[in-house]
Amino acid sequence: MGSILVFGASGQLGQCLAHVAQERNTPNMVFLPEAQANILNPAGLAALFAEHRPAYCINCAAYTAVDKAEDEVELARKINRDGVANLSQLCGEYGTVLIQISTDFVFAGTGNQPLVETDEAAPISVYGLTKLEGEQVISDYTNKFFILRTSWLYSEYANNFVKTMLKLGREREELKIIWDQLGTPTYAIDLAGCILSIIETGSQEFGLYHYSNEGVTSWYDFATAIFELSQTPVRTVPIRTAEYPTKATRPTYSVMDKTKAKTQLGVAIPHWRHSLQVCLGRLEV
Ligand SMILES: NC(=O)C1=CN([C@@H]2O[C@H](COP(=O)(O)OP(=O)(O)OC[C@H]3O[C@@H](n4cnc5c(N)ncnc54)[C@H](OP(=O)(O)O)[C@@H]3O)[C@@H](O)[C@H]2O)C=CC1
Ligand SMILES: Cc1cn([C@H]2C[C@H](O)[C@@H](COP(=O)(O)OP(=O)(O)O[C@H]3O[C@@H](C)C(=O)[C@@H](O)[C@H]3O)O2)c(=O)[nH]c1=O
Repeated sequence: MGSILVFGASGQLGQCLAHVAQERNTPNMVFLPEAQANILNPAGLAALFAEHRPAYCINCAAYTAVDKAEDEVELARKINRDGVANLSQLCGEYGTVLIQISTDFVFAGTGNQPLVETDEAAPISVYGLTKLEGEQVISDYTNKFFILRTSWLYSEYANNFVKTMLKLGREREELKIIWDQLGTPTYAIDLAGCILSIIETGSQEFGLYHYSNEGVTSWYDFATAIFELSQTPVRTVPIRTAEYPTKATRPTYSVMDKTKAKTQLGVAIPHWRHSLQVCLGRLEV
């Protein structure tokens, strides 16, 4: 099999891919941190594609600072749209399959039913909008792509909600957490497993997919589970979004339906609480 280029390799998902690839002995993976492969540098990318002639390109690179994006619109758009266009163009030229990661934040989140891939995307934040633009630009260049929309990623790597809660839980007596935003956490190790399964099976079922863990929760209930399972004795207070002002508006309801991924890609998806337990075990808390 040809090589598999991973862009944004030093981010959370990039590190999870390295972990799972090592566990599974996946051959021919080339992990490219930003310092080695900036997705905004077309000449550098062209040289990498010419050297490796990759079978797959996994794009984990993104601008993910949701609040900061409101003030850095152009930078967020460059990375989340133009960077994806650069990779898509080369994938088209080399016949490389592109695996792009997107987000539940492409949805307005005003509904109350699990979202399917054909539901209307109507982002309410700069981050969500630029990620949607990144999704939309791909088909200008190639039809050999998988877009995996995921949500609330966490893991033992990089910064994420679980690690923030464990830190704050140790430092403070009480934490106020939003309970009126509903969604599903996703263990980035599970998502990495899904990505490698797509490659291992050589699936040709290209297109857009939703992938999170199973179940539904609020940030408050997620935090409560983190503290219960890690036996962190901190008091949690449920608050409404209005009581926790942030620069970016987040979807109120962004639970995604994973039926398409389960049936067309054949992936098994663990419940969020089960995966949280696995992650906390690896964090040794
Ligand atoms: N985190 C989450 O909760 C969720 C994430 N997603 C999506 O999942 C994907 C992975 O996210 P995650 O791993 O958590 O994000 P991270 O922010 O941990 O990783 C993103 C990586 O991209 C790198 N990067 C930024 N700009 C460039 C560039 N121009 N060229 C190359 N690399 C660049 C960053 O480097 P540096 O650190 O140096 O800036 C960072 O290492 C993203 O597409 C994200 O939108 C979807 C839903 C939820
Ligand atoms: C730290 C903290 C956060 N919160 C809330 C704020 C927010 O609504 C929610 C999560 O906060 P964070 O800033 O960790 O997460 P946020 O950056 O909003 O997470 C999002 O990131 C992007 C990249 C995505 O694609 C999304 O799927 C989603 O994971 O928890 C509290 O209520 N209390 C707290 O003490």
